Amino acid sequence: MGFAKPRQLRLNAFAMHAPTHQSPGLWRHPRDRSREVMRLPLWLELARLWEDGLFDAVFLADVLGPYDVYGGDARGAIATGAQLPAHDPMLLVPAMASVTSGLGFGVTASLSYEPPFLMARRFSTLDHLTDGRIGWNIVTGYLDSAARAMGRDRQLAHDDRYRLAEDYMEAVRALWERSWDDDAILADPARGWADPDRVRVVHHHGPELRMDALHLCAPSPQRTPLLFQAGSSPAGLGFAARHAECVFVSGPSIAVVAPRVRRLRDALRAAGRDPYAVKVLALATPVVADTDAQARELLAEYRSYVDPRGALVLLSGWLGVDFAPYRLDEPVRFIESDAGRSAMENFTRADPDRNWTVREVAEHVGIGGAGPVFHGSARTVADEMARWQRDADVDGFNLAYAVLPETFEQVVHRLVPVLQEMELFKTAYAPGTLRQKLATEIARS
Ligand SMILES: Cc1cc2nc3c(=O)[nH]c(=O)nc-3n(C[C@H](O)[C@H](O)[C@H](O)COP(=O)(O)O)c2cc1C
Repeated sequence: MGFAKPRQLRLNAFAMHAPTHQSPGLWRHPRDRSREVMRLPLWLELARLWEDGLFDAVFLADVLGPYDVYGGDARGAIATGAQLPAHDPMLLVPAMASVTSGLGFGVTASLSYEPPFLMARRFSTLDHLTDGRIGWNIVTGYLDSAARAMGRDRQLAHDDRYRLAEDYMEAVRALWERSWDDDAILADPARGWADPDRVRVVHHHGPELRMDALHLCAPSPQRTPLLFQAGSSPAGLGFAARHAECVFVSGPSIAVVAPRVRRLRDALRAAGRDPYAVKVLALATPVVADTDAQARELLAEYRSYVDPRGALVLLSGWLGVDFAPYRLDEPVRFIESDAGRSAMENFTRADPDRNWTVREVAEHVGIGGAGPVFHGSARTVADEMARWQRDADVDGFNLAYAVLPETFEQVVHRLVPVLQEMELFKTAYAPGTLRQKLATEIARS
């Protein structure tokens, strides 16, 4: 059976309710406005900017603990601001929704520490308040510091987290899809508010979770939020094949990312799903200027603000390995840990032709994290995106920033018009919910 691959790229803005997301130290750049993330005006401005650029969604990352793997405590994260402070991303959504109508919102929420009942209620509420533009990035976390904050000794083992996630999805889907019938609400003075025969308690008695609940929210435009997921390990892949509608992949090169995408599309086919109905978005950081030479200079300027200690703090948290005792010229070798498996593979065995030292990895992740930096004129960057689309078989990009909001201004004002000329990007939002928008290609008028 053949499935058609869409031509238009999908673009998400990748951000966090924190002064440092993926580019540690860049808050010190004179044009960076990350100090303003604690207040709403910057987020409203960003939401309008992303919508002007027809971004499909802003994807908000989240962690529930400090990065305290580096050096064995949180001092490095505190001193460098590496994803600390980290404020609740969900609370930004209604404000951004109120100044936009097409932009989607992918919000990260960990299922490890919260009953499915409460999670389902918050996402249903957000689906109503955004008119069906909410997505959930399903994560289980990778930091033991979060587990300790929740009263546990440590996080669940890697594959046990996915087992919990599987059970959890059954419970939240039961609430979203089965507790209320479409026509349950009458809002009729003669007949009453809702029909008791069309609303019910749903029962979930799974291996990990037990719930007997009537969903507290009325059916929302999407019911189930659009489901995002980001794991690439065997357990993560299986989970994605069963549940995800959008998958984030992250790796430094096509050589690393392409096999992961291939494995995911194969797993989707094996699960009986259209492999191209799931949007695969690769992490990337664009640096766009008038000419390739100017973009190179701009990138060098950005790099001069990278805080290497902040980069190693993030890396240690992602990989679950303390890089403090390493010499900078030491090679990075694969170590099994209970943090992200694919993050570790990125810089070790995923590309046998490339050996990374600790210094090289810190420099690489310092601008935008583990993904590539696409730098050049708008045309050069657009061509590079098209190459990734073709050779890594991705549907689009999750765009991290170096300088906020400068990176996104470069994308909206320079790159998007070129992508549109190349017929690689839509010229208007499709109607409907976030799920319907992502399923639609916009024909060029
Ligand atoms: C682009 C990207 C963004 C992610 N964002 C978050 C996040 O905000 N919070 C989180 O706890 N995990 C996040 N993760 C981690 C994943 O949820 C997952 O734990 C990780 O990719 C490891 O999964 P794996 O071991 O199955 O590969 C992200 C991963 C990727 C690739």
